[in-house]
Amino acid sequence: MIELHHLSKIYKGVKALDDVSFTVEAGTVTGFLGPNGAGKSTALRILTGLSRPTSGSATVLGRPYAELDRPGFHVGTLLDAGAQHPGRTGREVLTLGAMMLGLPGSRVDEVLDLVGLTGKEGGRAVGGYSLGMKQRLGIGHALLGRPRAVILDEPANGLDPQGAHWMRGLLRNLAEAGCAVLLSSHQLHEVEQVADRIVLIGRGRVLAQGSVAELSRGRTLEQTFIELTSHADRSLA
Ligand SMILES: Nc1ncnc2c1ncn2[C@@H]1O[C@H](COP(=O)(O)OP(=O)(O)OP(=O)(O)O)[C@@H](O)[C@H]1O
Repeated sequence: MIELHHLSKIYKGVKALDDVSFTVEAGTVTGFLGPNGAGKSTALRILTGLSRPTSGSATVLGRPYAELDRPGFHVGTLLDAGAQHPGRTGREVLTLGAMMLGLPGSRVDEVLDLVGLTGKEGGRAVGGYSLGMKQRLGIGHALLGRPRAVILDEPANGLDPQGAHWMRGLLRNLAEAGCAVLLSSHQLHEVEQVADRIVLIGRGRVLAQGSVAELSRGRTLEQTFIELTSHADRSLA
């Protein structure tokens, strides 16, 4: 389970998060949506121990990230698919990750297979990868330790239609295996198809949360998104 409890973050006068609370239950995919600057990355950075909250708490499987024993076995994260060393091959990136976790080399082959990077692609330098291939590698890296919680920032960005279809299947499989999946994205159509629940934030506040059906009420998620976020902008202007 992933839990944000009255989470606030203030950067030198900028209130990036304002009393944000929501839960991602085991066995579900939660889509985390909001306009540019809404506070999504700030929340994910706090959840993954890269930033400290001003107040409130963010926990994964009941603990702040920094207090997890060998976090790679509990939570898989993909915050920036472009962050890998360009001179390493995909296989080397995963091998290093596996070594850090004390996993055998066979897990690298399993993960390359899982994310659809064939032997030839796994042997190429990451600097020559397309964005979609970097996303696949980043997801593979996140899943090396078979974590029970997964936090992904825009994982479908750069994926072609076949890749996006594959991604939806992967996320559903993770949820069905009991994983808590938090998925931040601007791709509303993708989220609509894969998420069980949606959390919509704007200007650092939760504007709405619930199942896709509860939020949409017969409209598209995009219509709901635009209505709720523009309403919040008007009332805060
Ligand atoms: N390190 C920082 N210092 C100061 N302000 C920051 C910092 N990081 C983020 N902010 C501000 O916090 C607010 C939320 O930013 P954040 O990056 O979390 O939004 P986001 O929802 O992830 O946006 P996007 O969809 O564009 O990635 C913005 O006003 C941003 O300018």
